Amino acid sequence: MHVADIDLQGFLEVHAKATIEARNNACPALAVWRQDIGPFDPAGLLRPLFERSTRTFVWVSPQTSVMAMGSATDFTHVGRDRFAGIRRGWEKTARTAVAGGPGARGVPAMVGGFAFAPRPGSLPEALMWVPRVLITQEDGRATLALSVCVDPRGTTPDGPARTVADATTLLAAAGVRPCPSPQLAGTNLVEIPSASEWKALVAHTVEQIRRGRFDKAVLARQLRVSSPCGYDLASVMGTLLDTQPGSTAFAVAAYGQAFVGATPERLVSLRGGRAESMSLAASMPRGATPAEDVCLRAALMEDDKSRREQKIVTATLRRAFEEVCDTVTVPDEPHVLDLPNLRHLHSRIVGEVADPESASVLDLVERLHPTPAVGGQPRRASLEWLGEAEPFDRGWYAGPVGWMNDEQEGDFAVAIRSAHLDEGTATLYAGCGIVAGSDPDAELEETRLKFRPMLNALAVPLSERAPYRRAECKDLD
Ligand SMILES: C=C(O[C@@H]1C=C(C(=O)O)C=C[C@H]1O)C(=O)O
Repeated sequence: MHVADIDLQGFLEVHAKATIEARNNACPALAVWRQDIGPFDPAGLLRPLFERSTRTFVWVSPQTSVMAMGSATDFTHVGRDRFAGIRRGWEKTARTAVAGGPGARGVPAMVGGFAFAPRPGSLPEALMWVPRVLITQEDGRATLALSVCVDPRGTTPDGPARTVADATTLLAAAGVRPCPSPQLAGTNLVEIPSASEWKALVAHTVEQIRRGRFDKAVLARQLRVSSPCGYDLASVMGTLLDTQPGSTAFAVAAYGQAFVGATPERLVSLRGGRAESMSLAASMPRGATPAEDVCLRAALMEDDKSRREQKIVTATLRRAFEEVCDTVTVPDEPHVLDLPNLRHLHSRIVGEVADPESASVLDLVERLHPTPAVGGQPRRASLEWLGEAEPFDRGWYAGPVGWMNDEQEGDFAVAIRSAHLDEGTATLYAGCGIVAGSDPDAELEETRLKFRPMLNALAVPLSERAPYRRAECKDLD
């Protein structure tokens, strides 16, 4: 799950296929490997390029940058039909070329030029070539193409390993990462359920509440994002630490996958016989201006639906604490917990466990999970509904993540604002508590707001859409 290097293995496989092609046709065959790379500054590549190669090509237009090193195969042609001659040569080569890799198709492949007149000079009158290392950038997407020409006798002067080594040094010298933070267009983002399905599901859930099936259910959505090169866990976590102060950042990397996040929610801690949990529920965005922020804060505190939503969580936690604690302290009024991009109602729940000697934080975890902040109320009916309604398995999302010591004490967080990373796919999760009066449009916006910090950590470009606004605070200043 680290930043992958250039995929030599993939290139070698393509090379092996090209070798068979060359032997079968008794003529050279081109092996081409393409993969995406991080965005680059063409100016920064100039020096490493010219210092490392005597055959180079540079072409930087406002739309496209093409930077190339070495030649896998040259095309030259003498005489008046030089353009057609080069074209024939290229067509023949392209027919037997074997290309592979996850990089973009249709990127530049051959570079070069022609003399003014079809006459021999110090440079050939026609010279085009397929570079060994070709770096292009177009429409915000940067690609690396590596080419090797395979001889029918099976000898390859510039083999894949050398080409990969050259490209690696070149990119490193220019500070370009072989595997980028994802260069994503909107089409790479898939919401499950889709926006319209989600709104229908929220409405359907409100209907179940109206019929008395349960009082609250916390419905979740997925957002799947893909990156051709996987994710750099260190930078994902680094960004979460930077941008989500006050939350608990976590990463569980095992079995070739990772589950990461930054959650504001503590499930339970047990230290020195004192158990602590929090009732966290109801959401409101941060304001775009200080005045709007103050207004939204007050709107959250005064919102009847939000208060009901949070009360359900508080009451359940209090009951669970009372079963194992001598004293339980819960404030009369909730506080507002401000996060960088949204805020919630929050109450701290503290209890002194009745039997500290035999108490275990895992016993508390078992009693509390899932709280109505991520499941619902009543527990069984709401979880049954989630099982029917959510079109995916939650995996570790909203589960307990934490640690404990040899005295059975420890701390567990509720793993929300999280994502599961597997190879090149990140699956993000966001949930919303649905109660009587929940509005499908507002719940949709809320999930999108909750996805944002993780999208940002995954370096997915965020569209500059304004966060959702509450009507009562819209017209301030
Ligand atoms: C379920 C999530 O968050 C929970 C649900 C909230 C809500 O319904 O407003 C608020 C805070 C969290 O307890 C999530 O972020 O995925």
